[in-house]
Amino acid sequence: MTAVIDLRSDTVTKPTPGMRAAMAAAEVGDDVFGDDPTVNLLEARAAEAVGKEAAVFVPSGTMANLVALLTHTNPGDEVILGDQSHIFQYEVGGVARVAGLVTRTLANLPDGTIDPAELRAAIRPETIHSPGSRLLCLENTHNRCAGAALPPAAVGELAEIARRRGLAVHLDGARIFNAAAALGVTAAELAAPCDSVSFCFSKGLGAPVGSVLCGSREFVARARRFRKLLGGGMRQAGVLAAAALYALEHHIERLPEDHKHARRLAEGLATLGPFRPLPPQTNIVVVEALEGRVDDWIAAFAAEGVLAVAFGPGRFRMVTHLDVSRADVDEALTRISRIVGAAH
Ligand SMILES: Cc1ncc(COP(=O)(O)O)c(CN[C@H](C(=O)O)[C@H](C)O)c1O
Repeated sequence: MTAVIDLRSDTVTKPTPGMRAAMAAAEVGDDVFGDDPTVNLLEARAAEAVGKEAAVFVPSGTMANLVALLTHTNPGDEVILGDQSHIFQYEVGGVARVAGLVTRTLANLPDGTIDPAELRAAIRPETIHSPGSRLLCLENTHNRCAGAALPPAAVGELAEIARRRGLAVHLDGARIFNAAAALGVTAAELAAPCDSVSFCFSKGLGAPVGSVLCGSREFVARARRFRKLLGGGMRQAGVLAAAALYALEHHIERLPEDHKHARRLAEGLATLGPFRPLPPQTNIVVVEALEGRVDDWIAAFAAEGVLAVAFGPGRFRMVTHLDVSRADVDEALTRISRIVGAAH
C-alpha cells in the first residue's frame, strides 16, 4: 500500500509520542469552574507568547474568531474584513447568523493586507441611518493569500486607521507563529497593534485540538461568557491543553523547516508540470493549474496517494507540516511527475 502524503492542510497532523505522553499525564480539573491547572497554565503561556494580559482556550479557530466577533460588537454593528478572509470565506456565515453583524468586505491584496485608503473610506460616519463600523478583522498569515506573512508595520498602519475612528481590531492569527518565523519577528510584535488575537495549536504547532483567544483581562472575561454561550465551556480539557502546551514548548522553533519544505515543493511543481505556484512565504503552497481541471489534478494526485485541496478558481493548495518530511516532499514530486508524464 502506497503511503499517503497528506498535503491538504496543516490541520491533519497527529499527536507525537511526546505529546501523547503529556496528554496522558495531564493534571485536570473542571475548566468551567476554572479548576483545570493545565488549561490555566496554557492560557497564561499563550497570553504571554503574544504579549496580551489574558487568554481563553477554545476548541477551534472558528470558535475563537466567532467569540472575538461577539465580544467586540453588538448585533447590527458592522465588521470590516478582507474578502478572502477565513472569517468571511470558511466560517459558515457565523459572522451574520450568530453574531448578527453586517459584513463590509474589502479586497485583500496579494500580500494579505487591504488598501489603507479603502479602509479609511469604508469606515462609516456615525449617522442615524448607518450601522456602526465597530471592528476590523485582519489575518496573519493569510490563508487564501498563499500564506502571506503581514509585517508588523502593515498591520500597525491598518490598526491605527481603525483605532483613530473608534474601531477595535481582531487578528485571526491562526498561523501567527509561521508569520513570526518567516519575518524574523516575535508573535507579540505582530499582535501588538491588535486588541485581540487568536491562534491555533491544531495547525502548524501540531496539537490535535484547540485554539486560543487572547486580549485584555476585561475582554477575555467577557469572551469566556460567549465561549460558554456557544457551548465551548469544557470540563477536564487539560488533556487537550497538555498537547497544546507541548506544542508551544517544542514545535515553534521547527516551523522554518515547513517553510523550507514548501519552497522545495513549489520549486519542484514549477519545473515538472503545467503548474504556477505562488512563491510561498510560509507553509502554504497555492498553485495555479495552467492546463486541465483542478478537480482532475486533485483526483489524479489522490490516486497516487498525494492529497491536496481545491483553492479558488483554477487553483489547488498544498500545505507542509509536522508530519511531512523532506523525503515526503521529494516522493510527492516524483509521483506527480509520473502523473504529468502520463497526462502528456
Ligand atoms: C486563517 C484561519 N483562521 C481560522 C481557521 C479555523 O480553524 P479551525 O476552526 O479549523 O480550527 C483556519 C482553518 N483553515 C482550514 C485550513 O486552512 O485547512 C480550513 C480552510 O478551514 C484558518 O486557516
